[in-house]
Amino acid sequence: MTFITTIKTFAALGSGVIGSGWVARALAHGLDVVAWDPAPGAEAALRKRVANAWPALEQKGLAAGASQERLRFVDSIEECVRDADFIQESAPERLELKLDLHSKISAAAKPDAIIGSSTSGLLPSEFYESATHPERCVVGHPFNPVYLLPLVEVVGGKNTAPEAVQAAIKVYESLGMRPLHVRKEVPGFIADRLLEALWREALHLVNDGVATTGEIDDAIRFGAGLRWSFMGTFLTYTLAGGDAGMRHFMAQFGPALQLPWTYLPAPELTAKLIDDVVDGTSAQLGNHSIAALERYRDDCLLAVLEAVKTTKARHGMAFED
Ligand SMILES: NC(=O)C1=CN([C@@H]2O[C@H](COP(=O)(O)OP(=O)(O)OC[C@H]3O[C@@H](n4cnc5c(N)ncnc54)[C@H](O)[C@@H]3O)[C@@H](O)[C@H]2O)C=CC1
Ligand SMILES: C[N+](C)(C)CC(=O)CC(=O)[O-]
Repeated sequence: MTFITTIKTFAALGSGVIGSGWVARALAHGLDVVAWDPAPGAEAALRKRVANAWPALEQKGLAAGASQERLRFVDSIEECVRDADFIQESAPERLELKLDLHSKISAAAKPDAIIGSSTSGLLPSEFYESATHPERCVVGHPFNPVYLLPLVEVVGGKNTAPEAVQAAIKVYESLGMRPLHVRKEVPGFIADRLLEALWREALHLVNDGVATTGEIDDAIRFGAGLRWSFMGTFLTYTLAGGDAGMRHFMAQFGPALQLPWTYLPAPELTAKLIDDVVDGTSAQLGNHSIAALERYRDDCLLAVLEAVKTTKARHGMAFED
């Protein structure tokens, strides 16, 4: 089975936070992009988001021919996907909606064009159930902001051909990403399963009055958050075991896993908890607009990415290592 891996035209269905991030990334890589989104005013909102991302993409470096003008917004699913070499769906996270959308997308797309879904955790075997040529359908789960963060989790469903997973990986690499093949189809995949555990505990801490949202964010950004950009939890904890490494770390800190430090069930989202979280994050936002904070985030990310890249090079490593 062969699938298209050299792409010229990228189709984006759904152009909210994530869809617009894909559009910006694809445009910055010099592709033609066709987008569709059923919401009124979606085209203007998409162009505004892409324009807000563009300074960061210029700083990172645009591919030859890259231009925001190569974005065409169309009126139908069929027109969006008909001539596309690669298709990325970023519609709302609802199983029924994705099922219906993918039956239409796949019926109109070229049979050898890979279809990726940005879903955060729905199962591809379920929402590609009525797809035409389901063997080319995968999950390509990105991270916000999609135009800067390299990680994309690639997950196949029960009908996905192994060659399609490899083809999707090739395409995502051509877009400057770092694909991670998730070996088993599980809800939440790898990264969101980890992020969800952190999020759940953070909500418990607010609910129990232990900390404000700002204090919890401080606990992340001045500590583990700094080291996570270049070293994951397993290697970090190996170093925390000293010269004796992970075996000593397990002996010393393993027993704490049995202590009731964490809660498995999520807290009930009461009106008070929602208010506390919204009020806390409003205080953190202060007078800054979301767009201004997005530019601040992008600037910080570019600096971190560059620092990690040059430091790894000094240690004989490639960025992808
Ligand atoms: N926001 C995030 O942090 C992340 C979200 N995702 C995933 O990306 C997908 C999209 O999420 P967001 O961009 O955050 O949502 P969003 O709400 O920002 O955007 C969704 C867009 O889909 C459009 N839409 C509504 N019905 C549609 C339909 N039938 N077909 C196509 N588009 C339709 C909406 O008009 C909206 O513009 C979801 O599957 C989500 O799980 C993945 C990674 C991170
Ligand atoms: C909150 N979320 C589950 C939609 C987050 C993601 O899927 C990835 C991210 O960007 O954190």
